[in-house]
Parts: sequence; C-alpha cells; structure tokens
Amino acid sequence: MSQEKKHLREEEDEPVQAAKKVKTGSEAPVKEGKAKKDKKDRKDKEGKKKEKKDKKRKDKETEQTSSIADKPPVAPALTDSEEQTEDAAPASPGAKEKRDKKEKKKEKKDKKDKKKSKDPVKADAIEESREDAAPVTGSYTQSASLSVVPEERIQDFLKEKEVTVSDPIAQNTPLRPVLEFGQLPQTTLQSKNWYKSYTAPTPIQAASWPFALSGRDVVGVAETGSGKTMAFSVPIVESLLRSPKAKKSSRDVTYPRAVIVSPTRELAMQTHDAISALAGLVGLSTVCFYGGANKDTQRSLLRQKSGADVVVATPGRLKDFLAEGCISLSEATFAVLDEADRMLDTGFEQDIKLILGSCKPREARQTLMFTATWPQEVRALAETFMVNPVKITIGGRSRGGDDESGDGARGMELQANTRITQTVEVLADPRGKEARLFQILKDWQRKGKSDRILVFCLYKKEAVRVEKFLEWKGIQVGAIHGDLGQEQRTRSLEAFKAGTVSVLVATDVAARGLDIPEVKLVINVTFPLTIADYVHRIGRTGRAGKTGTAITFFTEHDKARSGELINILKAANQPVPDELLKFGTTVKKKAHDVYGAHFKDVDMSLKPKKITFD
Ligand SMILES: Nc1ncnc2c1ncn2[C@@H]1O[C@H](COP(=O)(O)OP(=O)(O)OP(=O)(O)O)[C@@H](O)[C@H]1O
Repeated sequence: MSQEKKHLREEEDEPVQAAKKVKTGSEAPVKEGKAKKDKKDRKDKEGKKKEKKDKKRKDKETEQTSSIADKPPVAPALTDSEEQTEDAAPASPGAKEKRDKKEKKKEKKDKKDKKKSKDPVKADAIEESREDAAPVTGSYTQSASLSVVPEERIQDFLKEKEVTVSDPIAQNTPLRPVLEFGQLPQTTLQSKNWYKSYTAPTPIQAASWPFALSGRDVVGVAETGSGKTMAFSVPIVESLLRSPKAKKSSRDVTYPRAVIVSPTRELAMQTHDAISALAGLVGLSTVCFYGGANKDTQRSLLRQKSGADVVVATPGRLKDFLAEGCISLSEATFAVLDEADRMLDTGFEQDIKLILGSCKPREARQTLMFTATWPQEVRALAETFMVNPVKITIGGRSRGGDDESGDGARGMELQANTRITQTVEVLADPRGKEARLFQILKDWQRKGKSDRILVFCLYKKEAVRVEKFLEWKGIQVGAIHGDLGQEQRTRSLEAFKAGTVSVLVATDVAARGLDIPEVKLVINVTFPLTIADYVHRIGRTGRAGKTGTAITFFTEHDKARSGELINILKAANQPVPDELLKFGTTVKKKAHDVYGAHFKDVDMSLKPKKITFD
C-alpha cells in the first residue's frame, strides 16, 4: 500500500476520545414483544394449517375412494403463493367430482407446461428454485403475479435497464427480475408494506432479490445511489425470519446470525438505520458498532443486545470485539460486504479474511457483496469467500473504463452515474484552487441558497485549510475528516443533512455510501487517489433517480489519472476539455503488489492447451 493510501486508511479507523451514543437500546423490549407476537402468529398459522391438513386426511379416509396413486401431485415447499399450496390439495366431496376435478387440473397443468416451454425464463426460474432448494438456505418461489408477466416485458426491462446476469451454475436463462414490489413472495415482511414510500424496485433490487432470496451468493454492481442497501437488507431479513434463532445465547457473548461490514463509521450507522427499520417491523433486532466510539459503551450495548440478529460494524472494532470474545460470528449464516471493493483492497484484506473466517464456512453461509465499482484487482479474492456467486451488473453497455486495451471489458465495472453533469476544470496553477472554489460557491449559493454542496479534499490538513479559508470568507461550513472526534464528525454530518450548514468539506471518509438528500453539487478540490474514488465521490449527488452536478479541479499533479478520467467522462457522455486531453489518454496498468507493472492478470483456473507440432 502506498504511503498516501495508508494515510487514508488510518483516517478511517482512527480512534477518538468522544463517544457517540448508539441508538437501538431502548427498542429492545418492544422488539422482543413483537418477536413473541410474530412467533405466536406463526404458531397459530401452523396450527390452522395442521387442522386443515388433518381434516383433509380424515375426509380422504372416510371416502375410501381414491388410491394412493390418485393423489394430486405434491407441490414443492413454497414460501409465497397460498394459491399454489391450495392447488396442491383440493377438497374432495365425492369420487366423481374428484375425478372431474383431477381431469380439469391435468388439463390446466398441460396448458401450463406448454406455456412454460414457450417461456424459457419462467420455466428455468421455477426449475432453478426447486433444484437449488437442497444446497442453499433460501427457498424462493417465483410468485404467480411475476409468472404471468409476458416474457417480452421481462426482456424489455432487462434491456432497458442494462441488466447483465452471469451465473456460473445456471446453464440457461436467469431468474426473472421482480418488476413490482407486489411480485415478491408474500411473507411476513411483505405484509408490513415496508416499501410504501417507493414506487418500484430499482434495477439492482429487481434483478438481485430473486437470487439472494434463493440463498445464492451474489455480487451486485450498480451505480451510486441506486438502492443497494435495500438490495441486501431485504434478503437478510427474509432469510433470518425463515431460519431459527441462534441456539447459543448468553449475556456475555452476542451470536448474530448476519453481519454487515462497512468501510466507514458513518456508513455503518446509516446502513444500520436502514436495516433496523426493516428488521424492527418483524421483531428482529440489530446492533451497530464502529471505531472512534467508546468501547465500554459499545460493550454494554452489546450486552443489552445479546440476542441481536444482525450486526453492522466497521472491521477494526468488529475484530477487536471478536478478539475480546464479547461477540462470536460462529452462528453467522449471512455476511455482507458493503462497498465490497474497498473492503477487499489491501488495507482491509486481512481484517476481512479474519471476519469472514469467523463466520460459518462459505458453503454454510450466504455471502453478498455490493458496490458501484468492481475493479479487476479484487475479483479473484472475492471469489475465495463465495460459492458460485451470481454476478449482477446494472449498466455497462456504454461503459468505457479503466481498461488499457480500451475494449471496455474491465471498465464494465467503473461507470459514473449518468444523471450527474460532470465538469472538469483544468487549473494551470494549483494555488488558484481556493479562489476558484470560493467563486463557484458564491455563484451557486446566489442561485439556490439551500442546496447542499459537498467539497472533497484529499488530505486532512488540506480539508482543515479549506474549511478555515471558507469560514474566513464568511461561508457557513462544516467538516468531516479523520482529525475530528467522532462526536464532531457526527454533528457536522447531522447539521449538513438537516440543512443548517449547506457546505461540508470532507476527505474520502465521506466518499462512499453516504446518502444525504439534496446534495446538488460535489466539488473535487483535489483529485482522489483512484478513479473508483472519483466515481464514489461524485455519486454523493444524483441519488435515487435525481440529477446532480460535479465540478472537478484537475492539475498537472493529477495527470497520471487523466486517461481514466477521460474514459469515465466519455462513457457518461460528458464533455472532455481539450486541456485534459493534453495530459494524455493512456490508462496505466495497475502495478501488482509483488510483481510490479510486469504482472499480468491471468485466469489461473484455465487448463493448459495441448499444442501438437507435426
Ligand atoms: N426502490 C426504491 N425506489 C426509490 N428510492 C429508493 C429505492 N430503494 C432505495 N431507495 C432510496 O435511494 C437512496 C439511495 O439508496 P442507497 O443508499 O441504498 O444507494 P447505494 O446504491 O447503496 O449507493 P452507494 O453506491 O453510493 O452506496 C436512498 O435514499 C434510498 O432510500
């Protein structure tokens, strides 16, 4: 790792004195109550089902008309469609009536089969979920409402949203995307209408849910602000609802069943807010901990939450608590790496190995990785933590990228959100940055006073200097970087979110994942270290379907990144200034840690070709 990179990592995990109170403690009794109620509901439901079954069996016994061979085909275990379950066991008032019914059913089945063979996606989807039932934990069955969607509409959706699914084990067409929330299997969570503030699933949610709900490992790559948090949160909650509570449970050790790892404290808190809202609806409990907060406070929170089902954490603090023994991941059947490429890069690699190594083995757990950027460098490592992952990419046909050859293949995984207007200003003299920044802010604030503006710097010291400069110029400004205590960081972020401060100066601790509504403009005062960081930084605007603007200062010092930046701009149909082109369009191949620039990334799983010389 370069010195500069190390510097940034330290910023993310740096301990500070101030403690942030983690919420959720007070919710425990309510959630416990809910859990009991849900359990009771489930029991009642099961009881009723059993009664119904018994009645049917008695009916059959009294009739004594039908042989065992006459039994209707038994449907596979279903999680959603009541109608299908009922189809499987029709009532039988008399033998003739029953035969008639059976014939009708056969006709219906034949028709269905015919339709299936015409409609490969649907057929495969249903086949797949049945075939997968044994090796995986999930049991997803495509809902009837999704099955009736014409294949043409499915194909149009996949094409329009540029959905690419690559599944190493499915030979044929992938599971159908869920186009509407109502097409998800009917479950306890679904019945809570958790999605009521949204109109439809985003493409990454639509395409990844069926696989994740089937219990498959998933790599999901989709633009910034496209709803990836819910893409992994919904399957976690559904899966935990289906599986039994952790057997081990004690006051001193927490045994979560799902763990979500986030690269920064603020992102961990944000993800925790999102999943705890969902989990709370169905009586599951969650806990969040991260570096920079008081360890004693977090330990006692863990004790209060000793039955927590889901843990959201930053790697450093999680590792500490694992070493102390106050948390154990031995029951964790679900692991999520949010911002997966960051979690797998050199700075976090060892921590992630340890954390995932503490969960159930990869064959016995479900592993999900989500990100907006998926560089080649981390893909092989990612595979070692997963079993036959399905890879779902949204967008990409127009992607340029970080590809030396320019064929776009590697660049497929690096695309800026196309709703962001990107402007690059090449500055001849880096000393002119602050004056230009002030001018832009003034102009912007004149137009729309309440717009949130995020200003990115590369170094902590630079952020302090820019913050002071803007304050001196009379601009109300907040800051978030590693030299600030956690309490101060949280305060700045809250003030920015609330709009009491409309300009936030940040380092890359705020580059990934943060979802702040109404950020209209991102300004990069100094170019980030990697092009992926650029994509994430500007992705703080233009979220959830909105538009945004990004202005980037580029100087002679950044010229090594010009080729990659040009590719990103071109792929998003953004103008490329002539001054930027002058720095060159070549994309330097990334150097390997050990083999340097001579390293060639080859697929080691390929078998050698036998060449015969005549
Ligand atoms: N189906 C949906 N429809 C509309 N908005 C949604 C939907 N799902 C999530 N959102 C909203 O979209 C916003 C961005 O979501 P999220 O933070 O999960 O994006 P992301 O893809 O993880 O972004 P990043 O790559 O920056 O981490 C959030 O405010 C979230 O509430």
